[in-house]
Amino acid sequence: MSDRFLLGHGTENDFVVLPDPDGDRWPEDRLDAALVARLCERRSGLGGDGVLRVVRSRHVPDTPAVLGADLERCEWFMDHRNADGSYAEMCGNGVRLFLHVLVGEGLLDRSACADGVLVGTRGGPRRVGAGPDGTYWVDMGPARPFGRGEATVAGRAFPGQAVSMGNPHLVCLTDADLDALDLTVRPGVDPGLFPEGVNVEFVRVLAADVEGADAHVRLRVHERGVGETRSCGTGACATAYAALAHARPAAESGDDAVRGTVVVDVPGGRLSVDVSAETTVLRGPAVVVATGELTREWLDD
Ligand SMILES: N[C@@H](CCC[C@H](N)C(=O)O)C(=O)O
Repeated sequence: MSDRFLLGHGTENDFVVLPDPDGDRWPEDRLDAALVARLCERRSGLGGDGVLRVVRSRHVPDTPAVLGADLERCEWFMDHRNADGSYAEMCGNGVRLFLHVLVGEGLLDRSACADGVLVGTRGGPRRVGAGPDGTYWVDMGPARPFGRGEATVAGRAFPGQAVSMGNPHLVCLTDADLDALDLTVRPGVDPGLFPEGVNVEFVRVLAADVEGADAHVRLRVHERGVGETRSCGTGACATAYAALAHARPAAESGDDAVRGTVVVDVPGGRLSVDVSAETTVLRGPAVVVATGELTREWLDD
């Protein structure tokens, strides 16, 4: 049995991708947290911010609970793990790469992608499609604010907006020099607000100087279960919502005024996010870098 893998990224948020259409190559008792962490090791493994298993939804034991009635509509399931082996509900960069791999591996016809296909995730179904310019888009559903919190970095407090994109984020808008922040250490947060942990974004609002955008921001992110990464798609969506909400305080009264297009620069490139009251659409690239096969020597070690 071949233990084939692909390596790829979306704005340099990089993943080990394991094709497992019928769920028999990487069942959960084989792809356990320890093996995920080994695969993601940058020196002794393949290296990555996480693992994406490409599997049909019906072969994953927990999809009936996660997808409910949508199980029938989602042929494919993005089984995402963070680099430490933990599960996450959603991954905005990963799900674009997931679609790119489905097409590249001949598991899905490219013609199906124009209107988007529903992909199952632990956060529920998401519609993902290919744009005419080679980028991919994903309809992430509405951003859901759930309070205000604070992140601490080297003793300095950064107030922020808690936002759920299926997974939890704390978005800290700041005038601080982002390059000076030490994100090698996990920022301190209130565990009461984030019992499952949180992804923390530090965001500088730039001049709205990109054509067609309502706002232009730059972000660095410390991801739950990973550490600092070069990009986070769900983080970009949470950030876009928080930046627009901050610019339009009237939206906090509960009307639908949080809407607009935000260009989000991350260390690994550029993402674009359309926010409306109904949903959030993320756009960005996806790249397959290499394919290969795991050796018996490494697997048996
Ligand atoms: N990088 C991802 C998010 C991956 C999951 C996250 N670390 C979590 O635990 O919630 C993205 O592009 O959205």
